[in-house]
Amino acid sequence: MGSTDSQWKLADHPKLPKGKKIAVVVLDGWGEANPDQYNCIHVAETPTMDSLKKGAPEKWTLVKAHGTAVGLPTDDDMGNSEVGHNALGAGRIYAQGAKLVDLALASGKIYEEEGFNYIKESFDQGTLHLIGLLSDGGVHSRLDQVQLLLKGASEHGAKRIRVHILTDGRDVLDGSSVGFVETLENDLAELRAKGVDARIASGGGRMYVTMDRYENDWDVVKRGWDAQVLGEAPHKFQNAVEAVKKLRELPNMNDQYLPPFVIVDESGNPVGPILDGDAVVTFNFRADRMVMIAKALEYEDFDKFDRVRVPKIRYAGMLQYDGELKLPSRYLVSPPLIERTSGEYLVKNGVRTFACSETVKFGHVTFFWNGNRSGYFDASKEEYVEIPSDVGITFNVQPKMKAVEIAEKARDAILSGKFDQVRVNLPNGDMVGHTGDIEATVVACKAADEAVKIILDAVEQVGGIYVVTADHGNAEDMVKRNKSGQPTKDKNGNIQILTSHTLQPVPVAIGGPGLLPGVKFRTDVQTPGLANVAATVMNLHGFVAPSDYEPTLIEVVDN
Ligand SMILES: O=C(O)[C@H](O)COP(=O)(O)O
Ligand SMILES: [Mn+2]
Ligand SMILES: [Mn+2]
Repeated sequence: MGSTDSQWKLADHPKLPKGKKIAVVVLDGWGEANPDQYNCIHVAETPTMDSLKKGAPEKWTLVKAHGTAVGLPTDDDMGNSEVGHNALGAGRIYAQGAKLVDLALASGKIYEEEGFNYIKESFDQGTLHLIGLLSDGGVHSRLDQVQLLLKGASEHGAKRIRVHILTDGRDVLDGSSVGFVETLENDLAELRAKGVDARIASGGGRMYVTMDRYENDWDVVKRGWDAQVLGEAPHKFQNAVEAVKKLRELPNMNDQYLPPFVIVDESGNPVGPILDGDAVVTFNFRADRMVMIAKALEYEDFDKFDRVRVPKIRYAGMLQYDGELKLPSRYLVSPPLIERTSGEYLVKNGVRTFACSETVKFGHVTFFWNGNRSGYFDASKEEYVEIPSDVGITFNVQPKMKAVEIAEKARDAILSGKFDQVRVNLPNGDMVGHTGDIEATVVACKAADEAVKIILDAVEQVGGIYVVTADHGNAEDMVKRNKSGQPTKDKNGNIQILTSHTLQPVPVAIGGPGLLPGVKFRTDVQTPGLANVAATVMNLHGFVAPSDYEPTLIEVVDN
């Protein structure tokens, strides 16, 4: 380390040695909940995770993974991958996008900032287009924020507004899209009564239209582009509520996968294609599923699909989605400034790091882990491997996903001796849990457990240490419940399947032959959460975490 790097130097841990090989395993969507038939982790055969839980009690604990513990506005907010991995990697709790947007809207500051003033220049002559996820899930966006933005934009001069909706059913119940569209239509009607020409212009399901991530499938973004920008889609309706209701009647259809549609006038012309001189705001605050559309909207050189027509627009994101790429260059609210992450510290203190997942979660163990930063801190000490995800399927069809492949890459990295930290995300519980398919989710949990075993076996071979945790709950509870914990039923008497994440805590397990016998979880950490994991991992690498990090979960008791 050169002298310029002295600010990065971590103090030696007084008791824990350096040089141990450490596997950090994040089970995506793996919470702890009461065992019943809707707890897929409980139903699945998970001998490896069971053995960690039933092993030494001082080496298995639960931490908070939702709400204020991960920087979300309230403790009613379920956890999610972005905030979960941010907390795991950064070791501190940052006010996250959801909260920052709330504050900017409540204070009115959003309308004074550069981003809004930029798009405002289009209000006189052009249309304001709002594109994003329409639900109150609070993971990528929130309906009440969109409502405030619509009101605020019209009060600040927008005379013509078009909303391009993406239906959810993933962070919220399937079928709830109809109600959200009705609510939006009421708001737009109120705006029209005040003389603002405001309408829904297009739509589609979030998993099929626009919201792909990590460049898994550009066709998803293209379908959105065609509808939103070109005004072209296979389905045309004069009314968005009718569109969503009718498209939901297609075989095996749900909110997540609605095909793209455009709203047309009496003559069949689209009511809101994006044209030269218009302003566009993508109103999701979360980054991963907005980066691709942001590139399509912003980049002059773009070869991912044929955009056909590239309108000259003023574009802003709700937030900046990638700080490294400065994408988009204009945004309404500044994202949390997450710096001095554990990943950066460890690399700068010589910890050679390997990270791996499959495409759909690759950015989670790299970009989110590193404080929403892409790329390496030091390419000579790091290797990030992405295993291509299956494309064009829902993951209940392939619930094992690439778990074995990820685990084998991790195993090889551990056995190679080239790395000190080997970090993976195993997506199964989460990605399959989001499909709402309980049987498939059980298979998914078993697959993830088998992958953990492969990794722990490698740790055993090299005398290393493991830290197994999760980013938030999902697979451990697949039904909506009433206040007393009983599954709720819809009006037809069917159990309401929960496709979303949960508010449940997640496990943290430590162990392996390299762990000093005296290491155990402390019992004095007040409401431990995911952010406490970073200091823990730093300790296990033989370092003391910086003083502003959330406290470590472990102590070393002399025997
Ligand atoms: O984007 C998604 O798939 C869901 O909205 C949230 O899931 P994640 O936070 O686990 O990615
Ligand atoms: Mn996740
Ligand atoms: Mn998820």
